[in-house]
Amino acid sequence: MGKVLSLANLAIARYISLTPAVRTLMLLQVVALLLNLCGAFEPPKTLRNVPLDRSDVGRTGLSPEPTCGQYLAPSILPGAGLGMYSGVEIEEDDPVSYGDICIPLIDLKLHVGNDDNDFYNPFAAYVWQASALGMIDLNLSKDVSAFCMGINSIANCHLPLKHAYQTKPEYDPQVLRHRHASVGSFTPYFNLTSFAARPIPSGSEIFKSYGNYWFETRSDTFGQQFPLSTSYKEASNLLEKLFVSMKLTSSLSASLYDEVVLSIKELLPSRTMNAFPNTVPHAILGAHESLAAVHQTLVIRDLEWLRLNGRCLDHIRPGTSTLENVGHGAFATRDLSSGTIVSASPVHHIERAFTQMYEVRYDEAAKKHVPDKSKIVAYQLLLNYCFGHNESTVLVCPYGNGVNYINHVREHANVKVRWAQDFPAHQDDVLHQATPEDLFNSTAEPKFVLEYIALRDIVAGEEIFLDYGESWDAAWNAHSLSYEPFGGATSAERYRDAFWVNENHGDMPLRTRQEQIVDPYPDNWVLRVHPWVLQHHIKYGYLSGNYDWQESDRTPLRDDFGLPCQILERHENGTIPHKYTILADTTSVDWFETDSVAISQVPRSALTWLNAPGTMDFHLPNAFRQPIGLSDEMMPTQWRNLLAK
Ligand SMILES: C[S@@+](CC[C@H](N)C(=O)[O-])C[C@H]1O[C@@H](n2cnc3c(N)ncnc32)[C@H](O)[C@@H]1O
Repeated sequence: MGKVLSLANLAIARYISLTPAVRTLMLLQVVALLLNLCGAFEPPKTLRNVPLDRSDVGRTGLSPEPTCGQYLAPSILPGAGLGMYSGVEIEEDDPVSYGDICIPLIDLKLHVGNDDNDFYNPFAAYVWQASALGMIDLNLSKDVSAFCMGINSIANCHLPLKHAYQTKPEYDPQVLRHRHASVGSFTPYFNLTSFAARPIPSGSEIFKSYGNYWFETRSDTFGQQFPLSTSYKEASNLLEKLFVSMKLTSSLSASLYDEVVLSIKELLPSRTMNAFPNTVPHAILGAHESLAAVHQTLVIRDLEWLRLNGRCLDHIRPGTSTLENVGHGAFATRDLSSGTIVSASPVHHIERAFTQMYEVRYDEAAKKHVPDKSKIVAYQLLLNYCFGHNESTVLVCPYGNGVNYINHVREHANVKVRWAQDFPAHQDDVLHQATPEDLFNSTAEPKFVLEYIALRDIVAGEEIFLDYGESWDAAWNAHSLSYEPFGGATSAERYRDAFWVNENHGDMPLRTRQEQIVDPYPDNWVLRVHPWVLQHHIKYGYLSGNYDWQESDRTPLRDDFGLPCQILERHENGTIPHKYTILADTTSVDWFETDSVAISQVPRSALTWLNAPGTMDFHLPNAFRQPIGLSDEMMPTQWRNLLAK
């Protein structure tokens, strides 16, 4: 409130020295400012949980064939690289894009970071918090980020204009454990669909919201005066007060507008000032409609320009692959003649070592996990989605729409990849000059773009296949011939996906600790009690409510996965589902004096199964890992840094 009062004093001092006309405006803006600063702003929108209508999958808000409904082209925002554009009008709440495929990046700080945890993570600006997307993996450090390739990696953020919101990716239960060599080699998370948060005109760049934090933590790039969401709200409220209440719509000259804006400049945070529109017509539109409407007019490109300068992104869509046991694949949305650019994707260039995962031990003295960097025990799943070459440490990882769904069949390949041609975002000179050291030492943005070219005519609905190359084929054949289920067939047979059980048998009565001695649950399950149960037990001495992990599904809340627990007693007093007495493990709760506590009358809905740390398929140490082959012709000579070794 002190801030408000000092602003008000300043306002009064200035007010006395001004002309009557400007004084009136000043008074209004100060009132508006006070209203603004005293009022509570809406909290940022959290992910909306809209049930996914399967009939929408494969249909974006995009155009009917044969017109392209979505483009990759240079962003309208200066310095923002490439962006995603809509080629058609999209109505509010219609799907904006085909569903993204998501890959968990696990414990990067541990495996790639050093003691100070300052390491360059090329994905940092592209990933989402995995648990917020329901990608729950109880790993060592809860450090899991979701790399969702497609709109979630390509679309830029423009705070006043949020076009799309996403739900959560679909989840494929893990059932291949004892059946197939491809277990753990592809992601279970797919079809993360985005929907229109507002109507999107054709030609518009599509923006997602990364949240204010993303900008606040990048002040080196954006400066301290970059407007945040609240700045736009403040500016918008002031404009409304000035223009709507005063009915100044057509009478205000550009010079008086400038004068008004200048006169209030000292009184408002500079972020708010920078959120004001530059012209009177935009100020009027902002006042009468919204600042989003103003910015919408500024982010539209001509469709013909997009067609000539962009690359179509909706020629392919995801679906269940026609190949068995390989998960999902990409399918043509329309007939594509031979030579068509089926899709284009920017790539992250990374060092192969970035995907290495090491043996980890717990250091009692340091009270943290530490990796032994001499012992590689696994590779990130990401490796399977990147392109690489046996003679190089460079990997290029595409993040375009749908391209990461493309599977391999040598003899039926209907697309090939090439470095983009006549596309300024692809820096061909850098490709042919930069050494691996140059690439890894620079923290610059993605520099290269891949194009996927139709090798023959492709008909709508056909699955798209790429030839991943000879090395990939050899690696897969060797892996599948020698594959044995991890831990032996019996152990693999006993594996059951905990998320699948929650989803399909969420109400099943739970066996007590005693009963489990003769009839145990699968080794990979851990039982968790809802985080609020302990707090309510302590605070009130009884429990109330259901403690649903989440309203619409049973995945846990964001990153609080509750407490491990055991069932001591099942109360079979006629109510179904039963209630339980549990023993909650409180060793991780600093403020709680004992290591465990018995809690009774716990409802079934407060208890959920999670997969034990490190037991999801993509953690399997014998899961297949091999990058897609970058052909000899595409491999820049100076990248072949393993040739002599
Ligand atoms: C770029 S991803 C392709 C999309 C993947 N099918 C999915 O559902 O996420 C590459 C991975 O797909 C699987 N894959 C693709 N083609 C395959 C094939 N012909 N045989 C076996 N696995 C294949 C392998 O796990 C490979 O590492």
